[in-house]
Amino acid sequence: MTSEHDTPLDPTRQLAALRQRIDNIDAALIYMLAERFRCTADVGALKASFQLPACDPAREKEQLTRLRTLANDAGLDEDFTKKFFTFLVGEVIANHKVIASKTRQKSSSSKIAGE
Ligand SMILES: O=C(O)C(=O)C[C@]1(C(=O)O)C=C[C@@H](O)C=C1
Repeated sequence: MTSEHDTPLDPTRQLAALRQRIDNIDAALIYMLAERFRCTADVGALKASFQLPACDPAREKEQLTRLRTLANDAGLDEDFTKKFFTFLVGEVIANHKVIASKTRQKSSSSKIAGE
């Protein structure tokens, strides 16, 4: 028995179907990244209020070790994973530094105001 599902799609429809899958994956990535940045913004605020350093190289080393294993298990290129993670964490650290400097400004202006 044949059905429309057995008929190979023409290239235009195949490409459209693949692009639909890509769009779904991109949407998931964007939502996951947004959630990760909301979480790291909280970490940045916590670090700033306790004057902790923006960067934690020991933690990053642990994350990279874990991510290398995950990448291999998932069939994702190890070097790409490292590059992507390093880029992501670079953004997070830059954001942490902005939060820290705003927090310092606030605390010095409230000291001047005698609060
Ligand atoms: O876990 C932390 O301390 C963070 O600030 C988060 C994070 C990350 O994005 O995963 C970012 C910077 C640090 O160097 C390590 C990890």
